[in-house]
Amino acid sequence: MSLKIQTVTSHAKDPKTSSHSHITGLGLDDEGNVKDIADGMVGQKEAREASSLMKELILQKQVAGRTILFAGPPGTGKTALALAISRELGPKVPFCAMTGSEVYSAEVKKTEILMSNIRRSLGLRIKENKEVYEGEVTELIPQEVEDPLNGYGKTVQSVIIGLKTVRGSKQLKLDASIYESLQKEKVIAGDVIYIEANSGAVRRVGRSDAFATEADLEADEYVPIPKGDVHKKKEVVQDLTLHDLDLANARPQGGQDVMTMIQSLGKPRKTEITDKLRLEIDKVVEKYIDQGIAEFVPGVLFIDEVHMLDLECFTFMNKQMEKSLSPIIILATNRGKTKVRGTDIISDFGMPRDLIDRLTIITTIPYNPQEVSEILKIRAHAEGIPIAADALVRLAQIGAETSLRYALQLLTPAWIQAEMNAYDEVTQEAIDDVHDLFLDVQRSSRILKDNEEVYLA
Ligand SMILES: Nc1ncnc2c1ncn2[C@@H]1O[C@H](COP(=O)(O)OP(=O)(O)OP(=O)(O)O)[C@@H](O)[C@H]1O
Repeated sequence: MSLKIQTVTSHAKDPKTSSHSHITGLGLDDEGNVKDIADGMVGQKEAREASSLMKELILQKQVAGRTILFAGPPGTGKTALALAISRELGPKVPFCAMTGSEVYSAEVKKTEILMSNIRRSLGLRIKENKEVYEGEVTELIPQEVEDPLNGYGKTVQSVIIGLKTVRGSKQLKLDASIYESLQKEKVIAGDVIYIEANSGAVRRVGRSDAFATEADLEADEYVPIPKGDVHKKKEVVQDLTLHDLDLANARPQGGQDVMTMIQSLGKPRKTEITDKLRLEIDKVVEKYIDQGIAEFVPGVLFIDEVHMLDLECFTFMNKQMEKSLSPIIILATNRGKTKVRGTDIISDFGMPRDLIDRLTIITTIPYNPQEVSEILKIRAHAEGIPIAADALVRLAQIGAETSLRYALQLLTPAWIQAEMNAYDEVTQEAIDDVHDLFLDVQRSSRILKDNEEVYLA
């Protein structure tokens, strides 16, 4: 089997970052020590130190197949730490985030959802020496002919393209399909492009810097005119995940005719990826790795609320961890002793004992009022909410009495309240107002308990 990799586009999942957008790393100094406050991270120093060590091991590829568990009370930064590790690893290391409850779907098997997320976390860097035509486009002329099937219309039969490098220039006559690719990439004269000779794939590199003096307000990337010949061998590096490869090779391979397009409209967007296909892809990938064409980049699969998984999922995960192509798995839970879902067994973190035995556990602890205040300040800044000093003190106090998450959630309503009262920053009164309007967990449970008789059981 030969893999289809030219046309692969990345399907990396966007981690849900909005409430963590202030976190840009673990907050380490140059020697790798944890700073008090840095990269949006506050306190929780031991867990950050442990995470920093894990990050190093991941970068040195010494923990493939290892599983880490962040355990701690709600709102103590477990998700934040996992995202900070991902930021430290950089965009080239795949990071896939999911929550335990995501596996329950009426359409797709639980293990299938886990499997596709595992494969989203397995990266592959493919280096290929490709034969390319590269240069600044000097001319682009489609050659049209009368279309025999359409009395009035014309179709593009081929395209003449002129490419120029520092060393020379060449005129090429290319197939009509390449004209489509050129149009898709919005290539015009003056752009620097390369065309892969085998696949005909076109990549626009940027605008030639010979045009950089144009009074052009558009943000465009200016690149130098390529050196060397127009026709040459070039090393092309592509970062993909195994899931990208699965998708690209599972898609129906039909043509562009109307029937295939209509059929594909009726099909579910999730094309079926069979175990057989994955096995075949793994075989080819392992061959590529042995031959040095590809480099395996184990990424991170983060499963939040892992106690939501059931015994079937845990058994599946246990099996996956032993495979040679396996990601680093980071789990997070805020549960203590509880039932393992799907059984009557009570166990730590709601996870089976044999899985707990394999884990490296990092615990997170609740924040002190000072730390709560710092986190609130950073969040207010990230959300662009101006807040008065005394209002911050009051909100931090509420956060310490209730929970950090509750205090964070009061920020936006308090800002709306302040704005409605024509203030240009969040005031202490606005904080008190919204604190009265919205209940925290303790107050809500108390009300439920006191009014038990009026609620339905
Ligand atoms: N040490 C920290 N520094 C900066 N921000 C933090 C820190 N810890 C938590 N936060 C922020 O506080 C909020 C709650 O934290 P987070 O969601 O990470 O908690 P959690 O432990 O995953 O909670 P849960 O168990 O309820 O899922 C997030 O917006 C997070 O970015």
